[in-house]
Amino acid sequence: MVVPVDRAAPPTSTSAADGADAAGPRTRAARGGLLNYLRAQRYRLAAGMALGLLGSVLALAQPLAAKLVIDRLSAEEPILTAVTVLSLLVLGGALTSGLGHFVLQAAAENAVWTERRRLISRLLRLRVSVVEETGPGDLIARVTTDTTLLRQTAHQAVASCVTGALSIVATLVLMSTLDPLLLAATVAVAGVAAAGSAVAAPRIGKATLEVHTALGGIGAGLERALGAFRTVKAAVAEHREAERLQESADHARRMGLKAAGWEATSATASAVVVQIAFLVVLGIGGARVASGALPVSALVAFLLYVFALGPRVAQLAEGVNQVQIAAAAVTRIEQVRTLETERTRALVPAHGSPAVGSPPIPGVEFRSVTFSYGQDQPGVLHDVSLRLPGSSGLTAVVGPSGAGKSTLFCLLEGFHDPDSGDILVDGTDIRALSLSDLRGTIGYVEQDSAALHGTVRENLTLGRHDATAGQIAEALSLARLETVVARLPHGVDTRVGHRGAHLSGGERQRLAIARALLRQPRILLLDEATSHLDGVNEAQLNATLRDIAQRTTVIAIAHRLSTVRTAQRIIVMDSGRVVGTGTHGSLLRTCPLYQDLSGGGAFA
Ligand SMILES: Nc1ncnc2c1ncn2[C@@H]1O[C@H](COP(=O)(O)OP(=O)(O)OP(=O)(O)O)[C@@H](O)[C@H]1O
Repeated sequence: MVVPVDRAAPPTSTSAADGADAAGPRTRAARGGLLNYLRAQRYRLAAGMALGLLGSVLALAQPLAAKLVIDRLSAEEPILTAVTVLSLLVLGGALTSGLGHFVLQAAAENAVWTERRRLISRLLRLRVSVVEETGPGDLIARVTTDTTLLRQTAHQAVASCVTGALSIVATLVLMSTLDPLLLAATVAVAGVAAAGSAVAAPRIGKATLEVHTALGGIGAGLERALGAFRTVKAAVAEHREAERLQESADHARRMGLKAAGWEATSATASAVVVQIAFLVVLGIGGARVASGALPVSALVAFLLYVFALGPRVAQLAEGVNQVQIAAAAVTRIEQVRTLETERTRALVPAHGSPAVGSPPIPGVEFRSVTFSYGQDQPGVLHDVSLRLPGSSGLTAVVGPSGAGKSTLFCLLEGFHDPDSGDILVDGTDIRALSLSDLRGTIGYVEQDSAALHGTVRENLTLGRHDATAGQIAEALSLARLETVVARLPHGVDTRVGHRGAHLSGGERQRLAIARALLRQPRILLLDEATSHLDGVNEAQLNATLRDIAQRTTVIAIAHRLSTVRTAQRIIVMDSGRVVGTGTHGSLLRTCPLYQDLSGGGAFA
């Protein structure tokens, strides 16, 4: 399921009747966000707009130069100078407008570049639970599609609004010098266009936001289907998945058509208004010329201004529409800012932590830890206390499915915070450590750990970019992977496919173990890390892990009796509680659940 990022105010379906709501606080906030987004590029934007305005001024002077040419022709005077001025105005206007356009594009490109970098870095700092709940596909769409929309619209929106409005004012001023009566008639007609635009603009913004919310849904749906591609195919569920996605595509289309409809209405209204203004001016102006109140050249110049006004009115209307579209993109981008990121610093001072006071012991300790995955979720760990000394052999954690074993590791990694209780690593409360320091001491091999798209080497050095060839070879050897890699066509530089699809399940597990070992962690967490291995490889790897456990805290969640029975220490968990601790032999005598697990065939 794709959870909308903005859960406080999820986008809802729209209707023409509720379009006016779009101008509410949310849109106003988005417009504020749009201005913030553009603020860093204000100098480039100002330069681009100044050039655009200069281009408009030069274009506006053209009818006056045309009037001069006509007046000179009527008076049978030489027209060379007037024609030269007119030509220079045409050329200069085109060049400055073109340059202004480029500078605005550059401003937009820079603004979106900064925004994308910021978003990328924020997304990778999000809390694990947030990404798991939101769905990566929708988040990806915000960095790609929404920033592209912003790039395409923002600069144009601001430039069109500012240059459109200023050139309309300048045109009206110039018109007023020719004939105030004709100007009054033109302004009255133009007022109708402004009213039409005010009705259309918020509806365009709302429909655009819906389009992009639907596109985000498509991204999330595709990520879901392609991320489990084999499962989808094996279940013959391509059609169902496609239908789910097509529903989002249908919604995007409906909303896109709605936005296009309002845009077309707004543009058509502007064009019709200009035509009407032209006819009104022609009628009134013609009468005034006939009565001798207005020279013909002034009427021609005025009509040229009416024509010049048309594109400027259209530019302003387009600018207002683009502001709505850009604001929709900003809304979706801004929602990412509301998502919770991981802490970057320690939560408590090293000496202020409630857990400090006891002598530091190497290893891991849980003190009365209670945890649930959310306020409305059932408790997963209940008052769990454990002490796992380091360098004293392997610790195995066993228990039925759902007992909370993997959750212990998630808390140790700092993916989630306990509701109460303390977790200590080498005697230090983990809240007194930054997450990068905490995770720097831990090697974590997830259950079903996936390989990343890329080469074997890239996978191995994910957390250890400076690893030497010797260290890589050693990690491969410890993980019993060297012969596998030797057989690959390009050795460690062989690509492993999406999520390591070119490797077997056991090879992927060994790759994950080698990656963890390469970092030489103080603590090694293995979540059913050898479950896919054959007996021979597993026995060899277990021997290696037992050896590593003499100098490192190794905690393994295991379902295999072969792993469990040789562990120095076994923790038995049931329904979020520790129900037994000891060795295989002692637990067989004292722990009924362990007896069941080992006797009932729960251990493979
Ligand atoms: N991200 C999550 N959000 C909500 N509940 C979760 C989440 N992860 C796990 N749970 C729930 O927490 C409980 C403990 O899960 P956990 O993965 O820790 O069990 P486990 O003992 O490792 O099980 P298994 O042996 O099947 O891997 C389960 O009931 C599970 O449904």
